[in-house]
Amino acid sequence: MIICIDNILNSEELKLIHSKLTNSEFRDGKETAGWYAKEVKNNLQLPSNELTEEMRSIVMQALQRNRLFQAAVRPKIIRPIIFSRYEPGMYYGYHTDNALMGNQVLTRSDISLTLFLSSPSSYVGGELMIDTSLGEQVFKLEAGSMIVYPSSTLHQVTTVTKGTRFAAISWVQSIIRDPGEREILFDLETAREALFQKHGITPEFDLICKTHANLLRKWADI
Ligand SMILES: O=C(O)CCC(=O)C(=O)O
Ligand SMILES: [Fe+2]
Repeated sequence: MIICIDNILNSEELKLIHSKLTNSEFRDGKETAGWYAKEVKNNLQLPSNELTEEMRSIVMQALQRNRLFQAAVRPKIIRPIIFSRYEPGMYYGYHTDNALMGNQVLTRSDISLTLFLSSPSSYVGGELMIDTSLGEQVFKLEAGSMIVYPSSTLHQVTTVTKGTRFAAISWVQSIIRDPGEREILFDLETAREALFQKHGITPEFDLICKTHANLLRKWADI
């Protein structure tokens, strides 16, 4: 399931992050790439420091409050957010994300996310291209919007040829490991909310709530 979620950040948060990003010193992104991803990774990233932590906490709060993200992803662990920058000539060629991340505590990457931080009209290229069963799909979202997609896919960031592309990226271990089960729960959640909006609490609504809760109980990996 690939989902684009608009307005993860509001305009004040976006402005604040932007001003911090433009005052930050970036480093070579190869430092955090797996041994073979290094071969195709050509971008810049922020090291961990106080300023990065402030931006991380703004993004984490935004993820916590977003109901669509919570319902679609069901996060158990969210890896520390990475802020990246692509200048003209930079790209991240086709790769797959590491399945297991972290040192002491291992996180399984089920879902990858990219929160776009630059207006799409401010740079040329820099699309996120995902190899799906329907072919290559290309995404370049508004600043403040985010895409979540399976970490199991091959994907790339195409070369930026003009302007600067800022983004925040991370990986999530979901409470629901199986993508098919996650989608069933997401559909049920969507359906019960729509049913509630239309008719309020009814016996049918109660049955969907019961099924939703029982499937969650059955499949949750906590
Ligand atoms: O910046 C993006 O949209 C994705 C970056 C990416 O694929 C990665 O860092 O693994
Ligand atoms: Fe990636």
